[in-house]
Amino acid sequence: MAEEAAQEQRSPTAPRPVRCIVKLGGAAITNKGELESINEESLRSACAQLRQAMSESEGDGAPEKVLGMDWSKRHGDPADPAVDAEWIAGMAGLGLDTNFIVVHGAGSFGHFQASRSGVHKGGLHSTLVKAGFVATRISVTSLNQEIVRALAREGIPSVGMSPFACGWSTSLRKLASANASQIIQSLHAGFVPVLHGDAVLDELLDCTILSGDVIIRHLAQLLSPKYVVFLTDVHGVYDRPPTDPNAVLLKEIEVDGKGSWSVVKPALLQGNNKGVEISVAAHDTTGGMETKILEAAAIARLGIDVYITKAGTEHSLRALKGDVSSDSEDWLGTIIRSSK
Ligand SMILES: Nc1ncnc2c1ncn2[C@@H]1O[C@H](COP(=O)(O)OP(=O)(O)OP(=O)(O)O)[C@@H](O)[C@H]1O
Ligand SMILES: C=C(C)CCOP(=O)(O)O
Repeated sequence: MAEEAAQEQRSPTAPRPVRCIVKLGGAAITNKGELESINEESLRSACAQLRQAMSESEGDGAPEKVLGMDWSKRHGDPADPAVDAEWIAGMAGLGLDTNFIVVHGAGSFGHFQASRSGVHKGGLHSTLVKAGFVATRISVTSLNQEIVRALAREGIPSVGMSPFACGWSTSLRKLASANASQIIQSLHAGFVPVLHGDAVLDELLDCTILSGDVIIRHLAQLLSPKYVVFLTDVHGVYDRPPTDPNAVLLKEIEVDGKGSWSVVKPALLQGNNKGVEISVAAHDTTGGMETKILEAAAIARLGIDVYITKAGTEHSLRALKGDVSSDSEDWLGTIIRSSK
């Protein structure tokens, strides 16, 4: 159903292909073990790398003056923010290729409220689920605002967009209605849309949780980005949970026309399609790494390369710039690509 909707929306008026859709994984930008706690350093570095990836100038190494766009007063700030209006008026442009979409996960925001109340299982007649739906949305939208602010401080013209508020809904947890016209218009206008995993209405279950990973697959089907990047807290997909000291990083995975995948690199696991061993945190309501691999394989099947890597590393910067290929021996991460 969602695929049909995607076909319908791929109109001739659609803008030039998006360069990159990036997931800022909740495991990377929040402290997963601590309720509603942002990993400030990781978020700052992800936003700085996004700016670098968008930058149109190679730069001479000297730090460029960034046009900060968070002009609101923050708690504890002694004065109103200073805005150098004259300097801004004199700027020729932002000097950024803003043709990116950012989607972030919930991490230590949202998952706790959703799992405590069972929002992912549906049943809005229950007062607990109804309250949990509200609490989940308060939590993820507050994270969304912090991420939009962090991007704005890097001079990225970001605008927050909630799937629920854009009217997105599911049917038995699969996307049923996901109109992207507001996202497309915002891209057209030079903004960077910032979406997030959200609590949404479901035609059959009443409500559920829509993962950022699923949102990314839908947007990739619709907008055919050049590449898709998942940034998380581990270097990529391993053959077993990376907490196991014997875990091996799967550097390249190939997806065939039917959507089946097999390992290409490392050679010792070549041809392995038995699946990877995955552990998912008890409070995770959207399937963790398992969902990510499924959605990434569906994107790769479309002929779009997917890079999964660790946020805040030289490897994440290369992924965001699209500077990765099957020959990149020194790149640490997982490439998921079509076998065709
Ligand atoms: N086989 C595996 N390979 C890689 N990571 C795995 C594997 N099994 C379990 N994991 C765990 O998956 C986690 C990353 O998936 P997760 O869905 O939490 O990431 P995220 O997208 O950053 O977070 P969120 O879903 O909150 O946005 C890692 O912390 C890792 O420990
Ligand atoms: C509201 C929630 C919990 C969104 C979950 O999104 P994800 O972390 O991308 O799976």
